[in-house]
Amino acid sequence: MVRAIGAQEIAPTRHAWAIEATALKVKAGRHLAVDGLDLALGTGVHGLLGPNGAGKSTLMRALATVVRPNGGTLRLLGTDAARTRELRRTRGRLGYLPQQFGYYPRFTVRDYVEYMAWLREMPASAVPAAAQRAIERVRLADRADKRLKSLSGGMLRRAGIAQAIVNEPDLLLLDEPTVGLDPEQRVEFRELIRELGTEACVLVSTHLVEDVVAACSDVVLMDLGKLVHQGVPADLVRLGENGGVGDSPAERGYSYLLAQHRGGAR
Ligand SMILES: Nc1ncnc2c1ncn2[C@@H]1O[C@H](COP(=O)(O)OP(=O)(O)OP(=O)(O)O)[C@@H](O)[C@H]1O
Repeated sequence: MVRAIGAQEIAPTRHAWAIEATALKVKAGRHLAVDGLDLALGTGVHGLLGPNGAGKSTLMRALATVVRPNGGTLRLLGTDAARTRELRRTRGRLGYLPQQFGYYPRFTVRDYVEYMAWLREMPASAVPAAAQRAIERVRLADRADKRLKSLSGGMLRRAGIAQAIVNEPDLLLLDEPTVGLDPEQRVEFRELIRELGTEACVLVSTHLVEDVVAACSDVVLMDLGKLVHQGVPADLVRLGENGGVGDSPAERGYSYLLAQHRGGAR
């Protein structure tokens, strides 16, 4: 029997930008947490920095298609995020670790990762091997059959990262993934995202400027719902020579940029 090939199956998978936002507005409750953001990101590891309340998690939720934008345009992996018919395909190609992620405590790590693969509509025959590979990549193979409720905070976050990468996404969104990881695990995590960033667009929200300097090809700095700066980590180090507070040149560069932005915004 001859099977008809759908347009989606032959649609191009390469596009100029994985994320393309123009004048993007996103509400959190009644608050306009992302307020006219322009951003274009391609393959690589992008560190999303900003103080508490800058709008990072709200932006992540919109990029993960969990909330709809309230204004502007948003294209994800070459498709318009406002087009409901295309959302399903986009969702199958993205991975998302929310800041606070829900899980069934009685699930094992393997159950959880396989369940999330199933939710992303991966072919059933591919799920067990994909889950095993994701679990190995986050170094949880020895805990794969332990229940989530028995894991430490750092292990739980690694299980969260495993579910986010199980479908080998083209767009990977990680909201504060290093919270709870010990220094050794953070170094391993940086290696993992550098590897993932060679083929995918990885956006990592963090408060740790040092993580961004060590692992990211690009820095995106947000404040009050707006883009303050986009550049390479070396920019932060260089700008730190101008002043700012912090223990390292990059931290000083980060606080210098924020102070400049806030001074200009007044
Ligand atoms: N459900 C909500 N209702 C009203 N305001 C909200 C809601 N969720 C978030 N906000 C507000 O929106 C703004 C952006 O919040 P968001 O969580 O996106 O920031 P963030 O940069 O991720 O902060 P953090 O670094 O603390 O996680 C904040 O001022 C926050 O108080």
